[in-house]
Amino acid sequence: MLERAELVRSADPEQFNELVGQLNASIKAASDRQRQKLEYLKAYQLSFSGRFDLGIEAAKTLFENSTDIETKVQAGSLIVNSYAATRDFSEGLRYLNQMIGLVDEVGDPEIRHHAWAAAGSISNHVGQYEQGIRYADLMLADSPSARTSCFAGALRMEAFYNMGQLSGRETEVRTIIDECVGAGEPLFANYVRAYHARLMADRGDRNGAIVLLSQHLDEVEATKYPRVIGEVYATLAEAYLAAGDYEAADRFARGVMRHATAMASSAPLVTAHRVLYESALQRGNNAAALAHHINYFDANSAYLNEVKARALVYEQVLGETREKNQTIELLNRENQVLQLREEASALATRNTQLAIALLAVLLGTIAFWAWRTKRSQVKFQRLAETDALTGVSNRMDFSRRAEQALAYCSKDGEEVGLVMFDLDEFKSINDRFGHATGDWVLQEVAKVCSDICRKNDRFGRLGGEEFAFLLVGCDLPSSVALAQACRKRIAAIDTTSTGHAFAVTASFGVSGTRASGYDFLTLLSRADDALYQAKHAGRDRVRTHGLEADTTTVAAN
Ligand SMILES: Nc1nc2c(ncn2[C@@H]2O[C@H](COP(=O)(O)OP(=O)(O)OP(=O)(O)O)[C@@H](O)[C@H]2O)c(=O)[nH]1
Repeated sequence: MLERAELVRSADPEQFNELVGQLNASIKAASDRQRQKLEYLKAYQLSFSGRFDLGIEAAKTLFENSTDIETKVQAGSLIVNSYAATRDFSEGLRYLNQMIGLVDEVGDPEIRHHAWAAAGSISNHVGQYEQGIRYADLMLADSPSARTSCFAGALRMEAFYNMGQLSGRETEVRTIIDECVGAGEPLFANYVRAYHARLMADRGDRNGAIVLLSQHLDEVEATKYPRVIGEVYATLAEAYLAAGDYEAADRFARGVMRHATAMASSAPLVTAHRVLYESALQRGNNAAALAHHINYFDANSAYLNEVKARALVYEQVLGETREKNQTIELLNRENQVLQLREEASALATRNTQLAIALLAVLLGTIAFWAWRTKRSQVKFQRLAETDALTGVSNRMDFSRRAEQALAYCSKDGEEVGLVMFDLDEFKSINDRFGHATGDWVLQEVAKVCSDICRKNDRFGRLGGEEFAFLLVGCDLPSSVALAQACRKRIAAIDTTSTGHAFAVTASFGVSGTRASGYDFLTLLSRADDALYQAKHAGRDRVRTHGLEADTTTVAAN
């Protein structure tokens, strides 16, 4: 029913009213969208029946509140048309500006075309003919129905006529008339027919023009639409005047004036006064000619003022729109600036975070490399200090540590002993059982001797098969006792795990700080002397240096 009502709304007002009545009765069953459609049709009904103020009010409510874009655009189009009909062009243009941006979102082509038709019509009304043509062309490029082609064609012709560019378009004019007739739109067919008649008269075919319009005069009058009647009558009046039929010219001119209230400040009214004036003048009725000329002058001034006023209205609304758009643009820019600022601050935060992360990575890398370097240093230092075969201090490390300990003990006179020993006949072990067995012996010796060391004692391999102890806090007898203990442990080494059974012995030389002082090299050299004596005395024994030698010598076993 809604669709049917929409279809017949302009062509069959009676059926339309009936359908709206029925729809009103069944409103309870309607969906939201259907309700809005019905509201639109009721607004249309009000405007169509001449109650424009009520129609506009209802359409405005719908335009503001409708959630359905199609109904919104339909309501907008109705507002624009109604304001144009009541000659409130400024309000019409304001609503056009609000509505026209929504048209592209409308799916139904009929509704789109209706909106563009309203836009084209009001554009022509305010003298913006190029815009009128543009809207008409949008309709023609959008697969128009015959009815839409008729509307669009009429808009184009109206614009071209008013721009003085109608000549040469006779074929197009004929086609449009045919389209309007075919679409069952006598009003528009006759409106364009008036332009056709003008074109014919312009090229000298006044009779043709008169015949064309006269043939359809009943049809024109049946439309009851003053604008069309005015155009047709004015064209006929002009044609009859040019043809010298003053009576007929006067008749049609007066016919225009019968509709004067609906035609105020219009081109047909100006034409009508001019025809009456010229007709009177041609017939020598100067008094009447003067009276008509005054009327003609007034009508022309009023018309020109109206044209100017409409152009001003357009400029004013255009200015308002620009201002509004500029404000919107300004707000958009401000928004953009705010957005950019936010982005910049987010970027700065991200940069800071990145910098912190980078720094952390850098510090981590530095720490890692520092740790690795330190570890390598420690490793190299240990390697540099350790004898690779036995794992005890090497000569260099032993000497350094011994010197440190001696320097420390020398301060408070604490006694220190130095025990040096050398394996006996070691060459013969190597020779008899091989170098690997010799190495094994060196490792075993280092192990048994390390085991008897106290916490502060130092033990090291001086080189080859030569080892030494530095005994902090040990006088000479204590040092000799440790040497003896060590000698016994060496002699007790069980070599059978090497596959050979042989004896391992060592000869010991002992020196002490009480007799030799705290100089390491002196102590070492004196222990070495004692060791030499031990070797000389038959090996596997302990000897002390110097005077103490006889008292502390302990024989082997
Ligand atoms: N297997 C092994 N042999 C070594 C090592 N360092 C030195 N030697 C050997 O130790 C032997 C030392 O021999 P000598 O200096 O003649 O002394 P010796 O045979 O112990 O005789 P005396 O000291 O007089 O009892 C040499 O044959 C060296 O080659 C080592 O690290 N491993």
